[in-house]
Amino acid sequence: MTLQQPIPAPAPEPAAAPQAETSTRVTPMMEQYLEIKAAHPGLLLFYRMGDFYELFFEDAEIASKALGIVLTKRGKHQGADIPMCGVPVERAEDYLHRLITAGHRVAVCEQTEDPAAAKARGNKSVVRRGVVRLVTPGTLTEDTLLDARANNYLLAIARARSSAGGDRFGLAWIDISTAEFMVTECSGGELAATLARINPNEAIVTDALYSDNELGPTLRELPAVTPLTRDVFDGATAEKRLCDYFAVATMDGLAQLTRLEATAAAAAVTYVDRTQVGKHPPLSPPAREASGATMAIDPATRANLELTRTLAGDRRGSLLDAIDCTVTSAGSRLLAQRLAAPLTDVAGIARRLDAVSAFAADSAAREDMRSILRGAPDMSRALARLSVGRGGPRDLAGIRDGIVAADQVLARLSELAQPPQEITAVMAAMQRPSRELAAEFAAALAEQLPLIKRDGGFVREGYEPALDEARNLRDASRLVVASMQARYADDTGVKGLKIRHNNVLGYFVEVTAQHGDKLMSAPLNATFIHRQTLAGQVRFTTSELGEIEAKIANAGDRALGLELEIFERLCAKALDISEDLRAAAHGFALLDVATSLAKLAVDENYVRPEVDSSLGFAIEAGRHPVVEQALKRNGEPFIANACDLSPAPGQKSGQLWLLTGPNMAGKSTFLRQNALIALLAQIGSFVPASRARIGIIDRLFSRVGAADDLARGRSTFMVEMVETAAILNQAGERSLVILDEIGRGTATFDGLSIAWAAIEHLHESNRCRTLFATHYHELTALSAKLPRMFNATVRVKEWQGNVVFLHEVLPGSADRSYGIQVAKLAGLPPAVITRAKSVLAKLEAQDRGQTARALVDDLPLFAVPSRAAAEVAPPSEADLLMEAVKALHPDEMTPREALDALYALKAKLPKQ
Ligand SMILES: Nc1ncnc2c1ncn2[C@@H]1O[C@H](COP(=O)(O)OP(=O)(O)OP(=O)(O)O)[C@@H](O)[C@H]1O
Repeated sequence: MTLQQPIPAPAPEPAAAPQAETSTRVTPMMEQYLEIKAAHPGLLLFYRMGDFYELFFEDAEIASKALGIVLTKRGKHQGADIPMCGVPVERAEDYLHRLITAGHRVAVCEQTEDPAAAKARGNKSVVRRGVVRLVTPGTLTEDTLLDARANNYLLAIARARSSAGGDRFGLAWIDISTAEFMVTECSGGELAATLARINPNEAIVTDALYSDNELGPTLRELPAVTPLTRDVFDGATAEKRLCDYFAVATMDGLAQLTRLEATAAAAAVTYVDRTQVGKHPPLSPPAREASGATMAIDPATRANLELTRTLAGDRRGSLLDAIDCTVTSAGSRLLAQRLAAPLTDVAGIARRLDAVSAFAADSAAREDMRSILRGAPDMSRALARLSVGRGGPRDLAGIRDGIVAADQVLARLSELAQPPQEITAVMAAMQRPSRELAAEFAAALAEQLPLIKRDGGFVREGYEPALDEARNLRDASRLVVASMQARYADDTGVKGLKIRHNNVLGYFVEVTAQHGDKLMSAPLNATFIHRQTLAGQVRFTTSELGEIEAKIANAGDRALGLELEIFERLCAKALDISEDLRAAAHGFALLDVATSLAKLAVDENYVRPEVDSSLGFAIEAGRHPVVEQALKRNGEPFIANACDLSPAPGQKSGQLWLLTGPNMAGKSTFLRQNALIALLAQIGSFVPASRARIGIIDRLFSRVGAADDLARGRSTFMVEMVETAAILNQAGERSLVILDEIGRGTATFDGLSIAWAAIEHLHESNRCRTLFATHYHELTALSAKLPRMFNATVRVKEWQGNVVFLHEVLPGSADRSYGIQVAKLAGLPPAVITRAKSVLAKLEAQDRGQTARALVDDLPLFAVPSRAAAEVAPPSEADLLMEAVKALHPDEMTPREALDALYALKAKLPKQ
């Protein structure tokens, strides 16, 4: 990382560090340090001292522990030792990365004047310093600090309290490394799912929200949450702050935002401004994401279905890993974004599928496109680095190569006979960036480019005559030095005489110790001035060497200055057309996703799903995308299975399938594969099936697998019940629900009863498409009474006392679980198996199934209360008033809001 350096290479300050201090007096430097530190609470301060960033006091203790570096002492403050540690500037990037990953935020403080200038102000003056940047997890731009395959979002969360109950939230999220800027609004109930979808690396909230009891647990799920003062979230100044950021008089032309969205958006840009200290990274205008435009998937479901990470936390083994064949980082990021937010809009899904179809059908176009994309650089991140002054010559080359790739893409796409809409849009985007710019960059940049601009050497010879002249002068002078060495060797008769260079002495003449005296005595001492005697060598300078050195330095400085000017010029040109470049970059990502999904479809034999607005759900020969690939690697086949949850003829709502079957038969796999197929269809991907017809699913719920949430003080069973409660309370007719063995975490009869009641509720009240796997075979009896419930089972064969898994899902119900056979396979001692068999025989004699059948007949089934009926007696006026007063938060209200609330309360009083 090239941290912003107002002075190219600050020299170490002469009056070093907070010096030994015997009294309680504070040194000027410590005074400066403490002042800067106090202005940045909650951040570790990287305080620049020459070639190091130094940390003091508690910062030093935290950093030394987090980085595993030595903690030392430097001087005293108020009589006590000052703990100190330091990291070399050269390696700061690495250390920053580790601190950010460990959840810290860092303020980078640089010397903002030359130490010589400080000295000129007086011997005791301290070099001026200032914080040039705050490094926080959500505001990174450096390649090395970022994961190339994932977006890095900063999210601002604004809350509006409502006395009518039900808070609303405004969300704004920004990836400054790609300039994306999105906003949306959601209810309290939708917040967790929305946060899980956005998956921010850092969230900012008000202090009040940060310490809110209700929201605390949800916020703590996020990797980093930064509390900020209320003014950052001030709704009254939001519009003005946004206008200032985008340099417009009104936001109307850029985006139509609700007040709450604008509040969050303004908080986000204010924070970006603060962290970049004066730099103004360009952002796209905030794009509004309509609520309901994407499938809602709560965090538990995302985790359980292992969409982007497995339950163990690895990318490998997740759905994303199984379907990601992209060849660029931007493509990989877009695919992850799509997977996080499947669409609910039939036309939008069809447009994406059309693009995938085009490349699935044309393998030559697909492969050509992928090979062009492979060479295309990550333009949006290069652009972002250039915009905040952290770009290097290779970022300019990235822009140049991007435009060249855009031409190649265009040429190849125009060969397509009938490009679908998404591809014609990409072609239009590819035409936007200026070709002259690419030509100019090509002429300006050298073949081999250094990583950073600081030392020059990146401008091509012949591009700027003045630069060539300065470089020639510098190089010619270097030749003169070489010829001088030969001449001095002759003049002195010392054959081994060398002219060398180092940073302390500059150019010097060096001879071995045995010749030292000769050069120090007359007549040679008139020319050679002694500078240094080392163990084996003696070093001299000459006035001639001093002159030539000054010439070299001058020419070198001039060449470097010219190069840096050229860099700034080219950088400004790129930023002038940043919108066009970003559009083309997005085009690359779109193409990468479309071609990679096409490749996946062809390689893995996926089909195009039929997605419509019905409540249908019919999958023929469906497979699990991840398990199938895993089995394939071992040369084993995956057994495909059908699933049909579509409303039966004469029915309006979808079906509930109750799946029974032995352990290890494949029930969980079947449940998950159907959810994943629906999800893939709605991101616009082909699916692992021979045919799939899916009516849009607006919410996906799952309760599969069991895990303790000890951090939140919840047992396995409690987690299971919390997740089940969320489903029963929220699932609607358009939802897809998959439930795996609910009730198994408690005593048999409690579990069976809960599962029983949950099925009735899902069938009668939620009326959603549901897959329900269970070992309670008694539940199959319910199908006699529930018209939209269907029993299915996974087939096994018993052979010589052992069980053989066939993994085939068929209509019907399992008669037993074969648990003991599976336990035998797992290696339980034979004595235990024999004993278990005899206990089972006894228990079976009591026949729980009989009881269940009786229950179905005896219990009035439709005791399932409808939602309306379940509500208790209407609350009294006094209750309503009390509730309304409870919901008020005077500290978070403007005077105007407080007055409105007072009127609203008065209006609730009974009329006399
Ligand atoms: N359709 C299939 N084709 C081939 N192998 C399968 C199939 N379904 C499942 N399997 C294999 O069987 C294993 C067990 O599957 P799964 O975990 O779905 O069983 P289960 O019925 O849910 O078991 P339990 O009731 O013990 O939780 C899987 O890991 C997978 O390797």
